[in-house]
Amino acid sequence: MGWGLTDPPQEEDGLALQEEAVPACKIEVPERLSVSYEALVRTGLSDRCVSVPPREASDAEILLVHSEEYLEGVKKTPHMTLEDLKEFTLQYGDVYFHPNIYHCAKLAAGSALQLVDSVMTGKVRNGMALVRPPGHHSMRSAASGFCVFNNVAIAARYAKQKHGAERVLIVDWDIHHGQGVQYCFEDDPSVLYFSWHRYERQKFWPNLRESDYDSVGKGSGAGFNVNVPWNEVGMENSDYLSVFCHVLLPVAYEFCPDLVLVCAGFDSAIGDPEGEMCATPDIFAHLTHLLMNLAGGKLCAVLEGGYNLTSLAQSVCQTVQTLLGDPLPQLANLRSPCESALESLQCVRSVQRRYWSILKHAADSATTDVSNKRIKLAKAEEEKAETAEDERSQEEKVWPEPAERLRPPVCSASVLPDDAACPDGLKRLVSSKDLGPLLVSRIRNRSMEDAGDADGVATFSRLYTLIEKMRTNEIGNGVALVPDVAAAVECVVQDLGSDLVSRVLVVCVGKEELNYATADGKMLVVQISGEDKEEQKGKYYIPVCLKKGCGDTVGFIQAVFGLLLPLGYEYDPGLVLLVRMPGSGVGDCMWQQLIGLLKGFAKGHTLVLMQTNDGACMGPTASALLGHPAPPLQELLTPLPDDGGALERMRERLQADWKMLQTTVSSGN
Ligand SMILES: NCCCNCCCCCC(O)(O)C(F)(F)F
Ligand SMILES: [Zn+2]
Repeated sequence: MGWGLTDPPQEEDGLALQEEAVPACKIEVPERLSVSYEALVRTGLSDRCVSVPPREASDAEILLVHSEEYLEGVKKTPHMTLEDLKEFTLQYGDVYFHPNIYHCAKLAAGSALQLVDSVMTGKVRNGMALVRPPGHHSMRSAASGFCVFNNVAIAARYAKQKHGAERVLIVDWDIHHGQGVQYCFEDDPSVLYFSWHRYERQKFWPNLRESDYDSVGKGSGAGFNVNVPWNEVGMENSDYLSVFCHVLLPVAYEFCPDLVLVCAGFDSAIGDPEGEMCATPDIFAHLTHLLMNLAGGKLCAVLEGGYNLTSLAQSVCQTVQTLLGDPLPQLANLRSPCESALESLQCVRSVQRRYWSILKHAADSATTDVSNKRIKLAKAEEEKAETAEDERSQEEKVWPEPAERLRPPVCSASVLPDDAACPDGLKRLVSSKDLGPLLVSRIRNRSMEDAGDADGVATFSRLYTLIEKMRTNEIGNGVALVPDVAAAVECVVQDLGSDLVSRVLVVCVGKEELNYATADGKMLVVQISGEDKEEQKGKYYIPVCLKKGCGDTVGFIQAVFGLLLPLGYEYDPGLVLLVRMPGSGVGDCMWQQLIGLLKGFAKGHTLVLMQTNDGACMGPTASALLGHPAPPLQELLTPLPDDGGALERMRERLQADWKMLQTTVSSGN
């Protein structure tokens, strides 16, 4: 983690600023950095990071985004009288100039560049820059919303110019629209800007018409600007995850960036006076995780907003802890995205589908009637909202402290036949728990002869031990090479898994008759294969058919983000069983991406089952289990005509049972 701390203004700067003389900002205060950094120290996270020294951005670097006249103007502020300072400030909106802010603004931008250097040269895998002042509102020739220089926009141009990055993804999860970033790159197809923001139909600051979902970029940049407006406050974890799964991630994977920059503003967290949202700090662990398999893991998070010092510090820690590869917190009781979020989701997908083949089959909603209906509803609720408004502003938000995320003593374990080599980094499991006679007899009774014989029982008892050690968090994840995968799956879910974990998510890649699917919900089976299953067996067995087979990366990614991840978040399993059927045809990169993404569930407790003769992909499997970022999926750059239509139809059919699959407002109301 690279952090650039800017030194606070000193009295001897020649001006003892009297409060009454010059208005000071009440929310963008120095404590934002000190509480964040102190939390990283207190939790021991800062010791696990490489600290990157801050530096001032040079004029040339600032001029990558800003005009000469603007820079010359800001350069004069340290020597201005109070009067001139106030004059200078008045020409912009919501900015506060202190004699020392020019120095601080250069440090903020320079720190972001230091982090980009460290990540692009491979000195560190990823990192976070804790900087002030923020940047995403500042424009080519104007300061705005506490921002002086656009730290992230400068970092994007710098990464392209100095490090040859061809495509840069900017994800802005701050609760305000980074209009400065949008203006900077709106006609540039090499920088994809994604932002969600509190909008309330243009009633929320910065009150811009161009912050709405239909601003998709201009000219050759059309499609490379994605705005998700939140037209109501109170958005929760489910709303944020739905937008990531159904909009950002599919588009980001198709874009295939060389670098991911995050405008990491935490005013989108619960308790923030600006955002008034209800997403909990642990959501940032998942948002960060979901971006970490892009660009080969090269991710730079740069602090923007965040004004509740408690949720800010917790959110910063959640983000950094994920960057360090620690297990993810379980997101409890996700619920359906709210109607307003679904309307935004539907509108964004309906305009972006023209530019992204991965969204080609999204509903082309007649956005007018959708929004008209919602506006009527919104007007009806307006009065009620007035009273709620002042009640709400009184009530103090409370939320639970994020749960500890303990690294297990053993990251990855393996259960292998004696003659198979154990990949580096994996701990071979040899000791096996003596299974009770009942279990042994059940295993012996397995129809497959090899499951019944001595080493079959030995294998299964090691599997049992592995699952048990995951449950107690002694082991993070594991891989087992077994003579017969189908028998092993049946054994794990019927005998071993059932009394160890309450819900098992079985992700099966490739064709195989998994002829069991408990209707009681103890197991959810999602099978991705090339086989066309005539019917779906109930809510807990979901066969996903890819007509061109599992080698079709576009189809696979659509299935992962459109179906598997939303289902997984809603099901919230205690264990993930990832089964690679022989002859599945899934590519190694896709397989590693899948393992990386599935770590978001069950605190990373994934058990991979593969057939002994499929050991060729043990290397990529081990690498992904150990937390190494998956290589980029280059195939997405030239997508084949896909059959996403079938997936969309399946999703629409399933959304009655699974709320996280929704992407449109329910036609009912
Ligand atoms: N007169 C109406 C209120 C103006 N409110 C200004 C809010 C600025 C938000 C800044 C931020 O949080 O987006 C940043 F990340 F840049 F810091
Ligand atoms: Zn903000």
